[in-house]
Amino acid sequence: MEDARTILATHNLCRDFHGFRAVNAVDLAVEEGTVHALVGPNGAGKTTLFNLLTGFLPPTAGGIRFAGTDITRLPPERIARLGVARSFQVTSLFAQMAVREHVELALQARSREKEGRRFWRSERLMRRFEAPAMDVLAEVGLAGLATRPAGSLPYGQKRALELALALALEPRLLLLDEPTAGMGLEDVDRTVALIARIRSGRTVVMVEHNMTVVGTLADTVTVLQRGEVLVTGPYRQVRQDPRVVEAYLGADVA
Ligand SMILES: Nc1ncnc2c1ncn2[C@@H]1O[C@H](COP(=O)(O)OP(=O)(O)OP(=O)(O)O)[C@@H](O)[C@H]1O
Repeated sequence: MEDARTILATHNLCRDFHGFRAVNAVDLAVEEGTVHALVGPNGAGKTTLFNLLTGFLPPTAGGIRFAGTDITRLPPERIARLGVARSFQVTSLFAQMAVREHVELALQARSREKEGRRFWRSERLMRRFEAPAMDVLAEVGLAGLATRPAGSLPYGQKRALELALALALEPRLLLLDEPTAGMGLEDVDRTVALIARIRSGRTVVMVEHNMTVVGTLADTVTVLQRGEVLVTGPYRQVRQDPRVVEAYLGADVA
């Protein structure tokens, strides 16, 4: 399954919670440059898998490789430094802080990692990140809102800012946790267009419940059920797979 284009791979990945196996023997191979969706009913283990991939949880068994490096038991910050960025489902913004300042701080953190801990936060320093921050904001369509307090943004734009913070880390692999959760149709469409744009030159793994979104964006879909991989393949193939229809898409298809 794994070949030279595989950027992220898990082998027999398992995670138990007090004897309950939430992720069970998962073999995942994510090809560089693709959008790979993780889907499955509630409790299938998607969030736990994300937490394992980003080092927020240690696995009970099995291994994870990213870009040729064994990241199985690395702490989250080491994994992030290798180029794995995660955009959170839970909002992580400071209400009073300006939109641009959020991105400047993310850029500063990134450059501190690259150049060593020589910096502290100062007016002069932050000006250095002003133009690059505006570039990132332009990428997610928020350039016009740069000076607004983050707390004043509508929900869809808050999510776009969270995405901008992940992009500021210059990730090779972007993990998106339910990018359209809680959005109305208009925001969903905007977010799909945004992800379609920012995926260029990047690899994306996303947990997503909205199958229209998955069908539009994903090259590959992995369906999880009770912690195990039920099936992996192109969306068209997966959605017609009788096991998937029965386990997950049944209600939608009917
Ligand atoms: N910290 C924990 N302690 C105990 N059980 C947990 C913990 N985290 C997850 N679980 C259990 O593991 C299983 C998988 O949960 P997980 O959140 O990964 O599923 P999910 O596919 O992300 O679901 P959803 O779509 O509802 O977010 C569930 O049965 C859940 O109750």
